[in-house]
Amino acid sequence: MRSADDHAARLLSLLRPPVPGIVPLREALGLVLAADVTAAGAIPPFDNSAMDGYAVRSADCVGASPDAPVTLAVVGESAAGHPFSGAVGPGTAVRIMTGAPLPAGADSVVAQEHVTRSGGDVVLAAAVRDGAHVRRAGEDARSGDVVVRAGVELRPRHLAAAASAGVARVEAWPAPRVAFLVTGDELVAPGDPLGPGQIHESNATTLAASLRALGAVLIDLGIAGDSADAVRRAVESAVAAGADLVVTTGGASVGDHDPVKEGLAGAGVEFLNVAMQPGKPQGLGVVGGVPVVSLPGNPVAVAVCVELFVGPAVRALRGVPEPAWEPLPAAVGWACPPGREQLMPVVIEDGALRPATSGGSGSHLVARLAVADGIARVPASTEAVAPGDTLAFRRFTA
Ligand SMILES: Nc1nc2c(c(=O)[nH]1)N[C@H]1C(S)=C(S)[C@@H](COP(=O)(O)OP(=O)(O)OC[C@H]3O[C@@H](n4cnc5c(N)ncnc54)[C@H](O)[C@@H]3O)O[C@H]1N2
Ligand code: MOO
Repeated sequence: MRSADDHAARLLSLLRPPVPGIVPLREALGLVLAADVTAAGAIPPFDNSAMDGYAVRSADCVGASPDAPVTLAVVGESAAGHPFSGAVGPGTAVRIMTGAPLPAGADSVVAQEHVTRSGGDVVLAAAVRDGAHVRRAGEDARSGDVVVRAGVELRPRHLAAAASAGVARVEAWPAPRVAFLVTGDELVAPGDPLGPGQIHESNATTLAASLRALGAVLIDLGIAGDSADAVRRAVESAVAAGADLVVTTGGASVGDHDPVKEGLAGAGVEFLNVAMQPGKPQGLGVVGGVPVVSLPGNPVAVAVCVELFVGPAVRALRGVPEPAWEPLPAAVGWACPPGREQLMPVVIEDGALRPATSGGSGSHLVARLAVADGIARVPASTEAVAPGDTLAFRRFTA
């Protein structure tokens, strides 16, 4: 049997290397930056006022006090977007608003609540520090400075920094387009009544939500039923739609109705056992140039395979590094399947790991996934976990 790590590496090797594109800022949220964003100009672009008040020459105000106030003639106004075209000469001031350019000749701003107006004059009863309330050109960034580094996953604050740097478009890795298909005649949409032998479909919900959380663009191929033809047609439609990756669930093992295996085995997908529990029967290959990963139908297996295979593939396509697994002790002991790596949904309690399900890592115990914090990996060679054993743990990434 192939190890899970080997299987993951093979999937990564099948991905077509993504090509970065130029993206308008408003469409770049969540994408990973492929090239540094550099400031097209200084931020702020000019010296400007941090207060509503008066632009003055601090030298005019030396020694101003309540007993010896200084009176300056107000010679004009500078408002945001409407600079004063003249200069502040000795004995004068300019009315100024927050964000307005500091007029030539002035070096400081005094806030309006610290002065009194008297006709066309302004009266100061205190000295003004040279440079008071002035926001300097380039104090945030100078022209050419890197304001957002390549590799950053763009959040609103990064986009704000790029916009203020005068940058309208960024170079980013595109969001991968991932198609997903679930299979099985027994599946009924969540909320619909169940007939004999039917169950509520959950894998499409897992995949749609996981792919969205991972930053992919979704191509929903729906439910194929147990028809090999329908599976093949659905995958071909994903190829035609420009998918970067196709994920299927169910119908991948050795039963009499395994439509994914029947439909895709002759089309470029290899079906094999991976030494993991859950998630043993799997398919992996390329159809029409597009990598296809076929997961088993059991819902916990799908959630685990999202963490081990689908997540790493989407992250690789997006330019996102793979989060590390951390060593943590087991709080209790539990049994393990012989010869297969165990991927156990676990909760963290006081820094130690405890199975989220009381029935082991049964691949159908999907409801208990809701209480799990992440997955613990137990090596294939481990026969049973003992309390205190160190395991690799990672919180869910999707
Ligand atoms: N004789 C053997 N039988 C099985 C083996 C084996 O080695 N020999 N392996 C078992 C293992 S392990 C797994 S895992 C399953 C995988 O089988 P399939 O990939 O063919 O999956 P299905 O049979 O289609 O479904 C399995 C299970 O999951 C339910 N399911 C499927 N799709 C959904 C969905 N979208 N939402 C919710 N639940 C779903 C389905 O009803 C089945 O209960 O094979 C074992 N058998
Ligand atoms: O490998 Mo299967 O997912 O254990 O049930």
